[in-house]
Amino acid sequence: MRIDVVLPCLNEAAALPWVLGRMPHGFRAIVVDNGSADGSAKIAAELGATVVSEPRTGFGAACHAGLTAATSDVVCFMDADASLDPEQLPRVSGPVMAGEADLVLGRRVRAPGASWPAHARLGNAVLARRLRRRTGSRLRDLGPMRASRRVALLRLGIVDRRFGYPLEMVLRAATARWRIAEVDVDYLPRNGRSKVTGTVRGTLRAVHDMRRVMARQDGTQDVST
Ligand SMILES: Nc1nc2c(ncn2[C@@H]2O[C@H](COP(=O)(O)OP(=O)(O)O[C@H]3O[C@H](CO)[C@@H](O)[C@H](O)[C@@H]3O)[C@@H](O)[C@H]2O)c(=O)[nH]1
Repeated sequence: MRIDVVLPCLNEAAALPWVLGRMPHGFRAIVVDNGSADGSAKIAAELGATVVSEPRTGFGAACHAGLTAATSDVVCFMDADASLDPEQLPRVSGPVMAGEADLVLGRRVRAPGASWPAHARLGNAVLARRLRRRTGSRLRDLGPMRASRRVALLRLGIVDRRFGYPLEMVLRAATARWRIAEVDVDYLPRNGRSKVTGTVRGTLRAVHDMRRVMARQDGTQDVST
């Protein structure tokens, strides 16, 4: 059975050969590009990936376009920047395939030498703590590598199209009483600087996006347990 893997991609030409070359058997890469200037889309297509060109900008818009393009029962998401090893996808998708979890998040464990700026770690830790309080869960990471069922995800009705998309997914899943699990994944040294959290400004923008999602959730539904 095939599993589609959604990879939001913004100027990741340098990372794509490694990432796509390590896609395990049975996993199909769907690279969602919205305006890379470095030929990422062309390289991804040459490497055999399915390429989706999303006209709207934003990380969440790319995730949503990839989810819409996917056709498999179970769908994974991961960054395309070589900070995560696709060989770990079976570990993340396994509990969903086995019916043991509805959403699995890869908890990043920093590999030796991996660059994970302090401000990005701090931003992630603060958001994860708020997520724990909101959901009554033990989540330690926002899970850049994750897996769930496609139709169930579409039914969640995630509206954020910016960086709040992954957070909104978890909040809505918790509200719907999904079984959410975490598994460890290696966090690796990356190619170039992170687009989103590579700078303090980018991290603050991401945190702002996520707080906006939390506030919106507060206004519409109770996600605390
Ligand atoms: N298509 C598209 N892709 C994007 C965009 N912005 C970022 N990406 C892609 O999305 C992935 C993640 O972007 P990064 O720039 O590497 O994100 P990050 O700062 O490392 O943020 C990480 O931490 C978050 C939680 O703390 C995670 O939620 C996120 O997935 C990511 O791993 C990369 O593959 C990048 O190319 C965009 O606007 N459009």
